[in-house]
Amino acid sequence: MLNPVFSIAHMRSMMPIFYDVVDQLKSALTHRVQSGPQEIDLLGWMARTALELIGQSGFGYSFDNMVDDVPKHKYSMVIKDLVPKLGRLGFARFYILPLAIKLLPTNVRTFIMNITPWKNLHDVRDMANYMHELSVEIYEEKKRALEEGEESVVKQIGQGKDLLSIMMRENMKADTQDKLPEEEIIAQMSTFTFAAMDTTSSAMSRILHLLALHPAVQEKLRQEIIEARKERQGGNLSYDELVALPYLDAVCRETLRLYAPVATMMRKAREDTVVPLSRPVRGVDGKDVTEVFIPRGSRVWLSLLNANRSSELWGPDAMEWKPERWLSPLPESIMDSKIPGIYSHLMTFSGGTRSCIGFKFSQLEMKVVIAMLAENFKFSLPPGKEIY
Ligand code: HEM
Repeated sequence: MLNPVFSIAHMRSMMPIFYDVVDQLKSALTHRVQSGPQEIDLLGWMARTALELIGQSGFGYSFDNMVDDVPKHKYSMVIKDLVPKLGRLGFARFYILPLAIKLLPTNVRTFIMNITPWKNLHDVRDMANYMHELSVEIYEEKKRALEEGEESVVKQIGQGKDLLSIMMRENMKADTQDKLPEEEIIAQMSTFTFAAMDTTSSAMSRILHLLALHPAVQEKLRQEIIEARKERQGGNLSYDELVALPYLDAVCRETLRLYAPVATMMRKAREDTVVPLSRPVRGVDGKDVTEVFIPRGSRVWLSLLNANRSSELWGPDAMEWKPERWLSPLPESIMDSKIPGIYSHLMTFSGGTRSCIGFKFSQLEMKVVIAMLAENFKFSLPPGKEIY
């Protein structure tokens, strides 16, 4: 039921929301550089933009006025701190918490969590509770508008074109056996925000960093966008015009290849499995190993980053950031490879049934934001500071 939400038709219909948010970003940055070049924390602005974009186009909700120096909404702070706080739970988040969720009823789990004297655990609990409460509030507000009729829905932010409105309308029409329970839709809202925000904002920040390091690429990109806008007499590019810009596409693709925002992923083997190796490795006994036995229940860490950076597949320049590589045919080694990723022979958005369902959304977001920034601003690194 979620997949149609990310169809190209939906992406096209979301363009006005995307452009509204990006205009707000443009005003905020223009205001800050009106008296000359300034050192600006673009990582922070990219995080705010990504949250606002998923807020408005995902739920018809605004988290940030994109004016203040620091975002005021509690959600902005909570979502920023969630990953570091989860990190502090260490291995408990992979082993103890999933086990507790599987084995214990909610009330017992909550009781044990509340009496456990562990501040990090309590912080994560409070954050998760807050995110859930806000999702319920947004959901109830949308439900009320939908019950009142379309007139009420179009008066909301997003004018009823946001993903939540689309999902809720579809859910109302669906047969009983196909309907998603309310609590599942509400739970999906936090998943979406979490999955959409840090990933896309770190990809956009990385692009800006790379453009600052490679001024010639920055200028070439700027010219492509200026030309395209001229042909449009200065008007906003449509979805199809924007995604057809080859250099913008190459810059985004190459960044998502070399700097995949999700570097590793974990999977649990559901049955005993033998995984063949692409080439033999020498074991400690000196013998060649050609396959690895993975017993049922083992947790396996997969490196998406290394798959994207393999010099055997991408050639000897695999570790270099070269947008141009996407403007000519890719090496046969990668074309013939069986990389199972859903996007461009890359593992960036994973593969298979649990791959990223927001990858088209994120590409569009990156293109709308980077096109506006490259057209209107010049980026360089602050003098005397090294940024990695
Ligand atoms: C550059 C940006 C993004 C990257 C690199 C990325 C990457 C990924 C990866 C690797 C997964 C698989 C994770 C796993 O199975 O452990 C995933 C899942 C997911 N992504 Fe993305 N993502 C991005 C943007 C987005 C956006 C913008 C949305 C929503 C609008 C989104 C929604 C999701 C959801 C809902 C899942 C879970 C799918 C499932 O488990 O069935 N992602 N993403």
